[in-house]
Amino acid sequence: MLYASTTAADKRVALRDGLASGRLLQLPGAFNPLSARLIEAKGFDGVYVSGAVLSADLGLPDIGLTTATEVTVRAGQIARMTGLPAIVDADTGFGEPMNVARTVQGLEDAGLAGCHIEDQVNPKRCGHLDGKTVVDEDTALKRIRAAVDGRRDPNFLVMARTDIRAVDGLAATIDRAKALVDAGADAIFPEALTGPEEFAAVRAAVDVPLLANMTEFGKGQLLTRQQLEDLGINLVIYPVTLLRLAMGAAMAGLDTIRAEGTQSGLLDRMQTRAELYELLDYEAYGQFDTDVFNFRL
Ligand SMILES: C[C@](O)(C(=O)O)[C@H](CC(=O)O)C(=O)O
Ligand SMILES: [Mg+2]
Repeated sequence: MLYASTTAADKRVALRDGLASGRLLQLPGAFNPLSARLIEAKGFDGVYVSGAVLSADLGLPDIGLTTATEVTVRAGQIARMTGLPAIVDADTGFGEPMNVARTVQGLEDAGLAGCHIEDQVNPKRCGHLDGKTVVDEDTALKRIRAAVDGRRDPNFLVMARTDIRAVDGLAATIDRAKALVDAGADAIFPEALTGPEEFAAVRAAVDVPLLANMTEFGKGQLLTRQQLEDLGINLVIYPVTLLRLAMGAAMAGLDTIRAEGTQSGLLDRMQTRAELYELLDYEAYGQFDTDVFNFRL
């Protein structure tokens, strides 16, 4: 009720334990705090907070327009409504290395279990679009060192994302991944790999947990849980999937209302009032204060 009862410290431990288990952890992207509760109810391992979704939610493209404050506040709203660990997309860390450290501290305070910081040049682009550029190795490593030095909870997961694949190829990805691990990254997110062979090559090169980004309509193949497990991947994100599904349903629903003049034909595709209230844990509020639980379905 109100917020998840699990503390941020416990969520971070749960994430660390999950990663140590060798199991593949599946993290769908929540588009709001309520959808994070749905992700938990459906039995997933964690929640991802996507920069692309956060921008799109504000009606903005994913080109580095959102600020550290906006991302921290929204990620905190999402993280505190679920007992699952939440990992947030911190883009380039929002500035110079000292800003990166401050971003990490803000995310710790907001209850996140971890974040990823990427090596794109500011202003960043979606990792699956052409025309992005990356910073030199020294700058990329400084960002990660700053993140690691800045965190106060050693269990807060600092993941390094590299976008270098689309710029300089697979060999450069492997070199950069190794250097990022040496700089203290707890996990690596190699962005926009093309398929299983490339994941296998990165897997062979580094010992830390690896993340696979199963975003739709991008540069990579959509691999199954089994395929990713067989490749030794530790984390998979479906960053924009729920937003795309919800917007797809909203587009179709609006067309139906326009065409038919009523939404009555859509009811079986909706979350019901009862299902919503269950997800909100409405009843628990009644146990807390009988005065607020006085409705009948
Ligand atoms: C993972 C990602 O960084 C995100 O913000 O969710 C995006 C996803 C997308 O735009 O499809 C990305 O750059 O891959
Ligand atoms: Mg992003």
